[in-house]
Amino acid sequence: MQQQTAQSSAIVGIAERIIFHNADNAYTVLNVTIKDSTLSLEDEINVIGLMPNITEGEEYEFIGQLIEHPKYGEQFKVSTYKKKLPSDYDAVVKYLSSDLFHGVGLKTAQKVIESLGNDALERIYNNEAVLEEVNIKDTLKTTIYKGIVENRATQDIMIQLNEWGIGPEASVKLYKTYKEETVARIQENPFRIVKDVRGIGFHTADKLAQNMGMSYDHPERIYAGLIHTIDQFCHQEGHTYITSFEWVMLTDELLDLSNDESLYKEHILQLIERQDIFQDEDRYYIPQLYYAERRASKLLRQMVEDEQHVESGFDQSHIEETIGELEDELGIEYSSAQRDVLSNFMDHSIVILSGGPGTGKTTVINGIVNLYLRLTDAPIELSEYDDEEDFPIRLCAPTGRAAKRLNETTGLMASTIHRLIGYGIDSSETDELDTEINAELIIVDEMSMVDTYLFYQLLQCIQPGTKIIFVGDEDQLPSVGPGYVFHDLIQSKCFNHTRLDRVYRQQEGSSIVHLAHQMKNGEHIDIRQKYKDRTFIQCHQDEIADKIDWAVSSGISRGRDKSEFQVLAPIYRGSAGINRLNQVLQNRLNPKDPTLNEIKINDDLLYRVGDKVLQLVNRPNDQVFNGDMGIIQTIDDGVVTVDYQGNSVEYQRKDLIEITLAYACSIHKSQGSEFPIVIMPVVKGYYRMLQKSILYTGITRAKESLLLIGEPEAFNIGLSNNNIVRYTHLSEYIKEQFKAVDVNHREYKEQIEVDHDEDDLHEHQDENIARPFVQQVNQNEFENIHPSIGCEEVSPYDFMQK
Ligand SMILES: Nc1ncnc2c1ncn2[C@@H]1O[C@H](COP(=O)(O)OP(=O)(O)OP(=O)(O)O)[C@@H](O)[C@H]1O
Repeated sequence: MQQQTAQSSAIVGIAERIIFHNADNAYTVLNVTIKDSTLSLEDEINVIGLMPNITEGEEYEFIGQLIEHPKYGEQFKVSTYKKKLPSDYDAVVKYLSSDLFHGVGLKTAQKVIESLGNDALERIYNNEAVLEEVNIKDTLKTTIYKGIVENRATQDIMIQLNEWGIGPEASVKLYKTYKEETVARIQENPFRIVKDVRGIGFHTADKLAQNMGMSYDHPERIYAGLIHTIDQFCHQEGHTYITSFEWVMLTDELLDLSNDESLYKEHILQLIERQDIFQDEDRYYIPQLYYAERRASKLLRQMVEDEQHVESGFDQSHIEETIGELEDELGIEYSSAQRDVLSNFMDHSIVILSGGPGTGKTTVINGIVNLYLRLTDAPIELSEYDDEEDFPIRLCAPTGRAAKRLNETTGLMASTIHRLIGYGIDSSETDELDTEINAELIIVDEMSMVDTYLFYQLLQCIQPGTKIIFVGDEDQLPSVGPGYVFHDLIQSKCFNHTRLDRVYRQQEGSSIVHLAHQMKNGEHIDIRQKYKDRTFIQCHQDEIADKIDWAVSSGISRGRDKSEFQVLAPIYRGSAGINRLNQVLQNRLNPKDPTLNEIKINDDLLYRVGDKVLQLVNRPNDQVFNGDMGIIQTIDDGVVTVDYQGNSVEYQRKDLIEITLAYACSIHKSQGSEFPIVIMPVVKGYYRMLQKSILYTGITRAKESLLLIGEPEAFNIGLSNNNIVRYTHLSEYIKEQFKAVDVNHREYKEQIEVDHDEDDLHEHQDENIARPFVQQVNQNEFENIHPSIGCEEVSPYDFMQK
């Protein structure tokens, strides 16, 4: 029997019955009759663990530990295992007549053992020719020999990977990818697994390489380190390229080599030669990002060149007259900047509209749609079109929630960009798409969330002559994926851009919108000031979870619905992190109930029917996208069904990594969404995530009420941290392209329309003096507030009474 480590034990036994086997991750529960063991055990035991290739009836040696499961009692948890070739009559017959040997039945198996003896399998494995002694068909002889050899090979591969320090989960992935060539392929270059096998990263490959005895400065290790560094830099930090200085420095930190710059530079040159990396001056790109930036800028130029062909042909006075009719009908008077967008968009193929919350972006989108339909004499009502596709305008946004919100605020059909561009289940963000968007005008909202990949894919699908309007808030967080697209489009100054500065929602009494604009403008803010729609409760980081629990429960006891709350935080870990807050909120908002089915994921996470969950990746075929929120409808036999506003989506157990609890979610994931009540903890423990754009994005998600909890100093630290550093070159590439365009676009450099019309400003300021938009609450009313649990008299929810 194999030698064991101090903690491990061994069992030799027959795999009697596979009780459970998950084909995706190889998790198996196996009933074993024990033949020999280093432990004193009964005759049989259940063996559990990752076992990809168990055959009932075969004999195995299992190495692992005895554990006590709270429900199932004594079990043996496997760390490695090895098949023993059976060597007694019954076992050999059972083995040969198993599914492993197609076409071999009981009779053939018996013939084999009767001719070759109990050690038949070992003899066949060592010498195929011994099968000549058996009177069976040649095809069966081949099946038997191949079966024995392949089975042994699989087992040898798993043993080898285990010896190289690869855990069972990664071993299964590797085996599934390379099959019988696993060992040979890894020996050639252990770092290839990073590229070939999804879910295996540089660090696993590096460990493998070290255990195989590969030298620290082996070229393959350096290539892999360089690729890993640039990949992380772009896909984790959001840049589209890296400079040589940073690339060398970060790779050296990773590989822990001699800091020998020339060594890295040599390898970088090779990577460029192999076209694994593209270089443009001191910018180093992964090819897909290079193409995306360069080609996107070319496509933009083509659209502008096409502009001559799409000249509106409408008389300006007719446009102005129609805007006037619209104003009368809608009972609105557009500001001069809003009016400028409406008057001019017909003359441009690309228009940018930016502005903070409540500045009238949606109002202008509505105006554009109405005006376009009127000017082109197209029916206004969707019902008047034979097919929805015939509607000449498409509204879209980067997430499902943002699209839904756009649909709600405009009353018009809106979809995700993914859907519009025909991004399917097999698509990847770097695919070239050939969808043709059949539209005359496309309006993209929440542009700040669009990354370089998606932007390029969208542009690929736009047909000549189509106008596009990009709408967004440039002060929000940049996209999660690489790039700073909206910012770069504006920076390039090559497009007609209007920035709306006048805040209309202030007049509706929102101190949240006021706070957002104070932040935008860099004004002094005393965040502890209390207003009827927002307040700040001071507490220490370790009290955050309890305070939020208390705040939500007192809100509910005052008549607010649990669906109205959204907790937003910037990080997952720690006492004030999203994971901890979700546990507390799940207990509060959807507590354990024997009538509700549950599914346990790990010691810290379970899902229950009724839980609010968040989708973490795009799942286009089910029309569910990263950032969508839904409610668990059913949990049956490991299958979880989530309702996304009427769209039911099923998740098998293995797919549950795609969702997470959503009572608390990250500020990044909340982009494009709004919630009636936002509770946002702000503590110094959030460290580098205390950034102005993160705080700004968080607070602007609150529609009615905002409760900030934590340390006021942390908020101030965030305000002063206003450095969004994204290495991107899109704006420069656009400028290069536009230098060649012989149209008068460069005048946009001077033509940024900012609604700083002097009259407007004074009028607006006067309004504020006469009727302060924020109703300041008498501070004395709050002096008694002590934000502790169980405080019955006063509650932070005084500030959110309807
Ligand atoms: N010219 C205007 N005159 C009067 N009210 C206006 C005008 N423009 C916008 N508003 C009003 O201001 C409020 C905010 O406008 P809107 O929703 O269009 O802004 P927004 O920029 O889309 O806001 P957010 O980004 O927060 O969704 C709305 O109630 C809208 O009716």
